[in-house]
Parts: sequence; C-alpha cells; structure tokens
Amino acid sequence: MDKSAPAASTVDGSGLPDTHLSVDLRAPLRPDAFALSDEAKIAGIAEHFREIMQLLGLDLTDDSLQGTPRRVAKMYVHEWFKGLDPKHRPDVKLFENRYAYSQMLVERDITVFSCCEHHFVPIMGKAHVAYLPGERVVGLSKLNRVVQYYARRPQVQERLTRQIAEELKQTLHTDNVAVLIEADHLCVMSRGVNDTGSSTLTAEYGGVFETDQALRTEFLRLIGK
Ligand SMILES: Nc1nc2c(ncn2[C@@H]2O[C@H](COP(=O)(O)OP(=O)(O)OP(=O)(O)O)[C@@H](O)[C@H]2O)c(=O)[nH]1
Ligand SMILES: [Zn+2]
Repeated sequence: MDKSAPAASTVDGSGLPDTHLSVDLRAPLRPDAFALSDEAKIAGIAEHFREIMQLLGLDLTDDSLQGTPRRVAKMYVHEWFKGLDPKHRPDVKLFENRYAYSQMLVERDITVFSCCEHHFVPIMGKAHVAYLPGERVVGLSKLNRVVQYYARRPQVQERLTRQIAEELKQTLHTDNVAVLIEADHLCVMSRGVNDTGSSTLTAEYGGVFETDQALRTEFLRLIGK
C-alpha cells in the first residue's frame, strides 16, 4: 500500500469529520481514519476484496472478475462511503429572504442511498426535510446534498436522521427543522428475516415542529403521510 501519498484533507484540522456535531452523532471512526490517501485506501481494500473473492472460490483470472476488487474498492471510497470524508461536506449557501417567505419549506422525496453498518448492504429510500425560513433561505439543492453527505457512509437510520437534522439546524441557524426518512433495508429484505414488505420510518422534529402538533400534521400531509 502506498502510505506516502497525501492523506485526505479535513475541514477543521482535527483529522476527523463531524466535529461540529454532538459527540453521540459523530461517525464512529478511529483517530487515524485519514492517515491514508484515497488511492492508498483503494489499493488496500482491493487487495482484501481479492482475498474475499478467492476464499469464495472465484477465479480471478476470469476477465469479468479480474477488475472487480478494484471496482468495489473505488465504489467504496469514491461513492458509497464518500460521506466519511469531510472534504465532501457540502458548502451550504444561504440567501437573504427578501421576499419574506415565512411558511414551511419542504424538500420531499430526496433519494437516499446508504449502507447498513451491520451488514454492509444497501439502505434505499426517501428523505423529506422541512424548515421555517427566517432572515435567510437555503439553496434547495443543498438540502439534498446534506442528506447525501450523511447517507454515503456505513449507517444506522436513526443516526442518519439525527445527523441531517442537527446539520440543518446549525447551517440554517434555526431549530425549526423536520426530517423524516422512509427506507428499505436490504439486510431485512434479502437475508435474515427475508421480509420484502416492511420499511423503516424515522423522524426528528426540532423547535416548533416538536411543540406544534398542527405544524407537524401539515408537514406529514405535505409529504403524503
Ligand atoms: N436500529 C437499527 N437496526 C438496524 C439498522 N439496520 C440494520 N439493523 C439491524 O441490526 C440488527 C443486527 O442484529 P444481529 O442479531 O447482530 O444481526 P443478525 O444476526 O444478522 O440479525 P438478523 O438480521 O435478525 O438476522 C438486525 O436486527 C438488523 O435488522 C438500522 O438502521 N437501525
Ligand atoms: Zn443490516
């Protein structure tokens, strides 16, 4: 493995992501999580994945299989788990609320692709987020980007839901935030209990979303719940 290549950058200099979140919501990473560059991680993961395939008895000289270890490694580092690296934390732009829009804004049906940290298989679903704008409003796509950043890691749905809510509270400077995620867990559907019919809903309500039942009901109505 090439350990001399530069390690991934971090935004806060601590070497770890999520230091702006409360301790219980941070990704469970080792302190040396960023000692290796992306390329070194890919090389190491590919090596180990090749071994897994060999243990399964697969013929790695087969031209369809020979590239798989590196394909999987690249997918892990650059796609499935890219949200572990704070260099991918979205830069959330706010704009002045000149039009004085003060009602709830809902971004619904945000695609969630995540990965179960217990079984390393996909979690797929939708996130719905809402907030009450104050003096500033957020660029809409940034809501989707925040969801994607926290989804693209080994996760449990409860942590994902709360991370998105806490990030939005901080960046939007308001507690008036709601997050609801509905997702299918491939670990429940394709193995173990093998239930393809159930899905998992999690929600986090902050500020007036927590105290105002009518507002919460309106949010749920707007997202079709
Ligand atoms: N709370 C929570 N549990 C999850 C999530 N994703 C997967 N799980 C559960 O994590 C649990 C792990 O339990 P174990 O008994 O250690 O694992 P297992 O033997 O594979 O369990 P089965 O899936 O029941 O076969 C399972 O019940 C999974 O359904 C999640 O996002 N949140
Ligand atoms: Zn699982």
